[in-house]
Amino acid sequence: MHFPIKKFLSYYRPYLRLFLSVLACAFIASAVTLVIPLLVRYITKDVLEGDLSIALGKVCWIGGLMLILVAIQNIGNYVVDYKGHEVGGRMERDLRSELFAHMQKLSFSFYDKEKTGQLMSRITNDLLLLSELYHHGPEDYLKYLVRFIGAFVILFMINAPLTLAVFCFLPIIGVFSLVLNKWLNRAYKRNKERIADVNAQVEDSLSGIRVVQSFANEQAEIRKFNQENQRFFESRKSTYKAEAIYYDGVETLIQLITITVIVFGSASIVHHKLDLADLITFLLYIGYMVEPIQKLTHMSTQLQEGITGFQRFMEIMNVNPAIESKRDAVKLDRVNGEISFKNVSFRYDDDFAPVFADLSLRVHPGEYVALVGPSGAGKTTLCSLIPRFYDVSEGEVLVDGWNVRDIDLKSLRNQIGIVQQDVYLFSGTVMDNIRYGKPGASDEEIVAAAKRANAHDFIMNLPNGYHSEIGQRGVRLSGGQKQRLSIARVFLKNPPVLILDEATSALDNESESIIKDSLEHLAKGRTTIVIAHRLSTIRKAERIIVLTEDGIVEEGTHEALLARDGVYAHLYAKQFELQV
Ligand SMILES: Nc1ncnc2c1ncn2[C@@H]1O[C@H](COP(=O)(O)OP(=O)(O)OP(=O)(O)O)[C@@H](O)[C@H]1O
Repeated sequence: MHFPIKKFLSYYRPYLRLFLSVLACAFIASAVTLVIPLLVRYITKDVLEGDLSIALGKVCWIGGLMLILVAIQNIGNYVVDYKGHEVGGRMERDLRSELFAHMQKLSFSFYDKEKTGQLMSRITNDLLLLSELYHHGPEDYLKYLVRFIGAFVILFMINAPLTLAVFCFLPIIGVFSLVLNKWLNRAYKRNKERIADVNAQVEDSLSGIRVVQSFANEQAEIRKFNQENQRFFESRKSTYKAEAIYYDGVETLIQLITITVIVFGSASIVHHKLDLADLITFLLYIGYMVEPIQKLTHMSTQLQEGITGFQRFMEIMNVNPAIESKRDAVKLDRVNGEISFKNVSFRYDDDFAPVFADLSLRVHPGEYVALVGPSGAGKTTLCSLIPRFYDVSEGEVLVDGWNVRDIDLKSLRNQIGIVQQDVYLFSGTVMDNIRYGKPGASDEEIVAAAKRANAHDFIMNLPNGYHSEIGQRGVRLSGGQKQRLSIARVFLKNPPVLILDEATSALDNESESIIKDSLEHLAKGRTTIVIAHRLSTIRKAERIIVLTEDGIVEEGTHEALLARDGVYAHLYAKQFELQV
């Protein structure tokens, strides 16, 4: 994949000054490091071999100078280690926020295709490596380049032939590192895949823990987990092998260079071409030349991981939300609640067959309409076109005469309240969850909404009343209680249009009657579309619309449809038989 370098660099912009200061510190610290062996050389060569009566004084001066240099070097390194990481961390935070904000805007059609676990890993793991790339990359390259060039020039000036002899070893270290890095790269990638498998296994097993325990399948789950865990360990084991060969191999090569310098250097001393001080200086500088080669090749692995992370980040950032407000979209205050479908056709994807074609329907403001039909006929789909969770393939959906495509998305969705069978509650308190319907609502408004939803009494019986934690996804509440909280949420939102999607079908008779009562209360004065399977619950609807795979086939009141003896009467008779 092409690497979007301009976009990549743009994240430095807010922190450019801090980043350049860190780079300057990295440069100064590396340059200072180069000076210290030169001072050692000066002591051994000029001071100790000169007039010894003044040597002690000079050594003290040089010792003092060394202390200052070491202080500068370490302060510089401290800034690089601390502030450098901070710059990387800030950029990582920015990217993470941007990605999360972008994901919030992506449409239902995107989430229909993606796996949540994988998206989570893009937002967490993938970006962790990016912060390293952002600050380690430039700082380390600068640091090692300064050291390498500095050491090479100094050594060359001291003794060119010996420097070139050392230089001959460098390509060997380079090639060795490159080959081993490829191996390591593959090993690291495999580790990631294996740990992702372990994660997937943990997620699957723990989110389904209630099913696992109800089938008493704990041992089978442990076995599956141990298999993945063992595969991860095997992969780690081969990484340890590659790392040991790599680090010890490079160490061996460095020792070979040191031995070469000692042997050739000593021979040069015998032939009066080098003195002892130069040999010591050489030995001190060897690491400066070799370390950059070793580090830079090894770093390339880390950088590669960061680059892959950025590419994966951009893959999501490049997905445009399928549904967005137009630039000149109208903002509606409060609609009357007239809803029209005009010759609407819809398919989820080009690969799928249309759910319905050329469908027209008009719901009057304040009308109570029930949508019935066989499973899979498209009742939920039809309702999801009103808040524009999906766009129609052909035709138009109108709210108060406005095409939903022309309405500002937030103002459109503010007009519509949805109560679903599968209630989603967030972890937090009862209060937080009801307030979700109207952020900023006062506590009194929340209590009033809960009362209207028949939820107040059960809430007051919870250990901390409205401040009780409900657990992840509301696990500490019963189905009926969750449903009532979701109704309270919609009471608080107070929208003019209501969609009730099989809101009572999973409840027992008592909960059902409480919730039916709350819903009837909620529906008053609002345009309401109820999707219902249990036909007994919608007998009182002003109009019943029967949707089958052939589109809308019948509509009318319960009595009129029974008298017609068509699809509705057939469905009704079937349910009645089942109940008897
Ligand atoms: N996100 C989706 N992506 C692709 N196809 C979908 C999606 N959601 C639903 N469908 C398909 O669209 C058709 C209509 O589904 P829909 O859920 O609207 O039916 P329904 O009448 O509400 O059914 P039920 O009464 O069983 O809930 C079905 O064939 C279903 O498989």
